[in-house]
Amino acid sequence: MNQSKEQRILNFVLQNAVRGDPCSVLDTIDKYCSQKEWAMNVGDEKGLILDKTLEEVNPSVALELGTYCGYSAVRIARLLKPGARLLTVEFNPEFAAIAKQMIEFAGVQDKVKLLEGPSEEIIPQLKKKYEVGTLDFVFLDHWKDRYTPDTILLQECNLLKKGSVLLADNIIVPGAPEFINYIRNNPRFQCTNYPSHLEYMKVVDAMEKAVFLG
Ligand SMILES: Oc1cc(-c2ccc(F)cc2)cc2cccnc12
Ligand SMILES: [Mg+2]
Repeated sequence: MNQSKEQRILNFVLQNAVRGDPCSVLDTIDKYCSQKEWAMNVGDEKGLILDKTLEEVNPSVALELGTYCGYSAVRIARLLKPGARLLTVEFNPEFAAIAKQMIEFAGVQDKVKLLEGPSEEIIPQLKKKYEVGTLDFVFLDHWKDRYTPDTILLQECNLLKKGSVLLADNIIVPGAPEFINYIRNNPRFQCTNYPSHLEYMKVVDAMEKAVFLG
């Protein structure tokens, strides 16, 4: 059976990156996906916006919705302070299996907990099953029609506190117009737009930061 694109990306990392070196893993994925096969990693340009937001927030507990191959999980985990942790949710079992290996190769597995399943099922389990109090940072990078319902669910589950920061990818491409309408018209969030480009392309994209005001 021929390999998936995601398996090819992982193999390229296993053969070309430095084990235990997150930056090397990120650079190697970016090299493969810009030169050989496009893939929906957040990439290096929007990745810098993610980095800067993480450095501002310096989260103790972070949540990622949409792990894919683990690129942004590695990107986030490499910046976490000692004792801080990332919970990352992936619905697709093939992607989750790739991401697990990517995270372990990068050496950040002690900071990352990969949760396989639909976000709408996992979010209500975070407090009791995964011992989460509140979330300092949430990266939304899964299916765009889940951004709004999952943001509402995070609030309903009392997982956000005053100052919690949401960062959403793909505001323009593929686009999340319903989420933008929801979050920018919601007085409980303070929003900032960050224009950028679609990973590995000259196509315009953007990220949206939304700070929960409590
Ligand atoms: O960053 C992303 C990009 C795309 C995408 C797919 C096909 C295109 F032609 C353009 C963009 C999809 C995503 C789905 C989930 C999380 N991130 C995505
Ligand atoms: Mg994305």
